Amino acid sequence: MRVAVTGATGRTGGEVLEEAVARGYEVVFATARNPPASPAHGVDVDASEDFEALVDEHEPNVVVDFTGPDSCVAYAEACADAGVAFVTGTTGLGDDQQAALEAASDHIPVLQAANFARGVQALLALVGDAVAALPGYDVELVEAHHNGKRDAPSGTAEAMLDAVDDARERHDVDAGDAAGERVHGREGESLREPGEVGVHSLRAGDVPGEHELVVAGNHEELRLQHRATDRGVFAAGALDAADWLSGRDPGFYAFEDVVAAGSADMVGTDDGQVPGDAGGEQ
Ligand SMILES: NC(=O)C1=CN([C@@H]2O[C@H](COP(=O)(O)OP(=O)(O)OC[C@H]3O[C@@H](n4cnc5c(N)ncnc54)[C@H](O)[C@@H]3O)[C@@H](O)[C@H]2O)C=CC1
Ligand SMILES: O=C(O)C1=N[C@H](C(=O)O)C[C@H](O)C1
Repeated sequence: MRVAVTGATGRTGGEVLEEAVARGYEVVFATARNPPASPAHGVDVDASEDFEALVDEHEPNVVVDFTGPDSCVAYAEACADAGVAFVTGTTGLGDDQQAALEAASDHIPVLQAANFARGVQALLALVGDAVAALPGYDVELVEAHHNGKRDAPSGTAEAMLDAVDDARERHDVDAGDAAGERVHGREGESLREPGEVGVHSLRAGDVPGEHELVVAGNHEELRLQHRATDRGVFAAGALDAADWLSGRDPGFYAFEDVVAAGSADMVGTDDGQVPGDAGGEQ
């Protein structure tokens, strides 16, 4: 697989680059806003403004993007022009940016995921089940990330909140008058309204990503928690997605599609095994 990596000097893009090299993928180029003078993981990193020219010159099968909302959309549009598949984990897109990303999928396969950890896919299903099974219980969400994260709440938290709303709607749950309302933090006089979902974002240190849904009532609490313990999990999932997406028809795809297609090798096991690919062509 001929892969290109954007945001290659970043916390996540750096892991993607390292993992792509470890898997033996052909990394045809990598970009960053402030490229380093020396190669990263043996790959030269180019300036991000050269993106279109690099795509034309190196003809990747797929671009893997972990940058920011503006660049994500610009890269998706350039990929649409060039006929190159696009995988993105970038979060914090506004409505117009999201629409532009989805429009690119008229021309190329685009796969977007707020979280490339497989455990989060399981978590999203469990969130829906819990909310449907426990009508009338209070629902709160807590997420924690490193101190360099720009968007809040996280993209994963947004997906969990959507799963709460979907489950309530699908199962006709009478959650209360404030159902659908999201309350971001609390301060002062702020009595909880039935149905609202409190959302709390912690930003500290180097936390790779933690999400917990608390469902409480009737003298009991159910807590559904996912913790990423290493950013390698995001890189592995994104590259599994790239492998799966490469060569597909234009369309808008989700990581759920990749997970449904097959299981992955485990990351970071005792024998030093690297993450496996999803079985596609390299
Ligand atoms: N979907 C998932 O599984 C995950 C998603 N993310 C998301 O990925 C994105 C990046 O996160 P981090 O790696 O922590 O960021 P970071 O700040 O560590 O790295 C960002 C990288 O993108 C480049 N970049 C930033 N703005 C740019 C721009 N305007 N144009 C071109 N290049 C630009 C930087 O040079 C750097 O290489 C965020 O939106 C974050 O939420 C992060 C981890 C997992
Ligand atoms: O910025 C991060 O680091 C992460 N962002 C994603 C999100 O916004 O949900 C996924 C993961 O939690 C790490």
